[in-house]
Amino acid sequence: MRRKLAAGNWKMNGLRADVAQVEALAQAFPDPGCDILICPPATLLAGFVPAGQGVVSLGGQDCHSATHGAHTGDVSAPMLADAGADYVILGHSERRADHGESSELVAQKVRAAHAAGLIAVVCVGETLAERDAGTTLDVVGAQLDGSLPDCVTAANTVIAYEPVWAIGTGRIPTLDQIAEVHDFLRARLADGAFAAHADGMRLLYGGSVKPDNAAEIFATANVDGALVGGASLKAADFGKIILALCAS
Ligand SMILES: O=C(CO)COP(=O)(O)O
Repeated sequence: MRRKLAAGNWKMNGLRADVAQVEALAQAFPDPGCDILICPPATLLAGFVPAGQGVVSLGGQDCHSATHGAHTGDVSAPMLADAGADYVILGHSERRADHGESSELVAQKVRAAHAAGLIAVVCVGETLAERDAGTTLDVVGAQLDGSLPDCVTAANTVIAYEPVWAIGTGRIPTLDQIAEVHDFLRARLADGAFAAHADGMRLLYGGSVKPDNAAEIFATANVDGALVGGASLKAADFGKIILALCAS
C-alpha cells in the first residue's frame, strides 16, 4: 500500500512570516492519513521545521550534486538535511528550462540526495509542443530513465509527472491523459532496473492542482498524490487538497 503524499512547492515565494501557513497546516492535520510536505525556499527551511510539528515534513527545491565546495549560490543535499529537510525536489521543469539541467545531472543530484538521507521527488513532464507532436510518452520515458540512478528505491524516491503546459496555467490534462502517463510510468519502472520498487513507488501529479479539481485527479488510477505550486502557498487552499487526498 502506497502512502499518499501531498507536496507543496513554494518555488521562489515566501518569507519568514509565512511560517504561519505551516503552523496552520500542522494544527489542522495533527494525525493526517497521508504524508504532508512543504518545500519552501532554502532560506526558510530551518525556521519552518519546528512549525511542522512532525506532521508537515520540509523539503528543498533543488540541490547540487557535490556535498560542498566552490559552487557560488548553490545548496548541497547535506546542507538541506542539516536544516531539517527530509525531501528534495529534483529535475523540476523550471530547473530543466531555466538552468539547462539535463536528466544526467538530475541523476547525479538524486544520488547526492540519497547519500544525504533525503527522499528525492524527481519531476518529469512534456512541453505543449511535445504533447502536440504526440511524443509525450517518449519524452517522459526518456526523462525517467535518465534521471534515476541505480540507488533508487520506492522508499527514497517519488516521481512527479508535471506537464509543463499545465504548470501555473490553470489548464490540466484530461483524467484519461493523466492516467495514461501514470500507467506508463509505473509500467516503465516495472520493466526496468527498478522492477522490485515499481509497485511501491509513489507517483504524484503536478500542474494546476486546485481545491476544486483535486478529488477527481486523486481518484485517477496510479495517482498517489500531488505536487502543488500556487495552491500550496495558503494553508486554507492546501488544506482542502490534503482533505481530498486523505478521502481518496
Ligand atoms: O510546478 C508545479 C509544482 O511543482 C505546479 O505548479 P502550479 O500548481 O502552480 O501549477
